[in-house]
Amino acid sequence: MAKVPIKLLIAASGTGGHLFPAIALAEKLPEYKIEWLGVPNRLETQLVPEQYPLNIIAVEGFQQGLSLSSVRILFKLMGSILEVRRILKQGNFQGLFTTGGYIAGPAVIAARSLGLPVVFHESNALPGKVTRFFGPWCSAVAVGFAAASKYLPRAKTVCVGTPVRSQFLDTAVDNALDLPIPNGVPLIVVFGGSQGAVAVNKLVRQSAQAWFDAGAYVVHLTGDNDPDAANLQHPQYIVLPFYDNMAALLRRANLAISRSGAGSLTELAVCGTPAILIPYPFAAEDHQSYNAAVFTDVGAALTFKQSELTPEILQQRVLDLLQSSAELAKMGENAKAIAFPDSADKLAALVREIVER
Ligand SMILES: CC(=O)N[C@H]1[C@@H](OP(=O)(O)OP(=O)(O)OC[C@H]2O[C@@H](n3ccc(=O)[nH]c3=O)[C@H](O)[C@@H]2O)O[C@H](CO)[C@@H](O)[C@@H]1O
Repeated sequence: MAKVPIKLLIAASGTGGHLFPAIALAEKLPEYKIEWLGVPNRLETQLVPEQYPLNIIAVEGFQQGLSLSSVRILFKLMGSILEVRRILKQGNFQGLFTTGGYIAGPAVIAARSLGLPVVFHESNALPGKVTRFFGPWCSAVAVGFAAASKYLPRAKTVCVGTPVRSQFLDTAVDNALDLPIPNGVPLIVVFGGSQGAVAVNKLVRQSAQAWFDAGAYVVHLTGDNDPDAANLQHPQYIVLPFYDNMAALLRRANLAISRSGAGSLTELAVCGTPAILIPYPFAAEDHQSYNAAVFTDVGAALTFKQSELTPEILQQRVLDLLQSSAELAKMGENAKAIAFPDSADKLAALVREIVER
């Protein structure tokens, strides 16, 4: 008789940083029957592959302080928990995997209240509040950076790195770089997480002329919220709101200028791409600075606070780095040394161990 496949619900929602690791995990569990849990109008509606049916529920995050609106949110939260319990029960799911964020709260409560095993993946060096709160209730919390474990003293943590999309593990995809960049020219890639970073975009536009004069090309991924994205034009400048073939692009890049979201850093490490990091100053509890510190501490990147970074400083630091291929090579090696290219396999093994226990 054919074996009945194990059913796993994946609660991953909102940003590329939450979705890509979960998609990479799902790809490593081909024998499982996987469904997704998401919220309306977020990236999951575009990014989650069709083979994973998407269950949509309404969830909101808590604002600071208690107000009428937080009472309303509390009622909504209870509604979401009941909704996830119904999905888990009706679908006969055997376990839950989540990458955190708003959706994780109701998902973890619902699964644990039904006695189901839960694997949580936290990609940031400073775990989010949801992870710190719910981590101890989960069967295991897989962390992307070893530094995260010390903030989760009551949880069962395992360091597995953060899974990257399969394109990052397949060198044949270098052919996928479909941008007009001549061989041999220095290439700077600028990106600001999955949504783009308007403040970084502005700094880069103000600094780039000197890099063009030095012969460099710039690929600038601006996100689609930058009203000035079309303001700079130059033959050595390629501007796009979003680009899919990130593995090919980061492998070709001599230097990246980036926010320090966990997903971006993980990919920079896997590709061995040296970077200038500008943590997003408004990220929850400044967690991007903790991520960036992991890279600066091992000499894989230079980090600048956005509030202290002027176009002049950025322009000069990039020129200095472009002139020192030895320093760039060393930074790239240091980045590679902290990469976990087999993270998705390790996470899949952990999920199998826990769900099939
Ligand atoms: C603003 C904010 O709070 N962001 C958080 C969000 O990340 P957010 O999704 O913003 O950023 P991440 O760095 O984690 O991931 C960005 C992803 O988007 C991809 N990409 C980007 C641009 C592009 O053109 N094409 C493309 O594919 C990158 O390759 C990367 O895989 O969740 C992460 C994981 O919890 C956190 O570490 C980040 O701090």
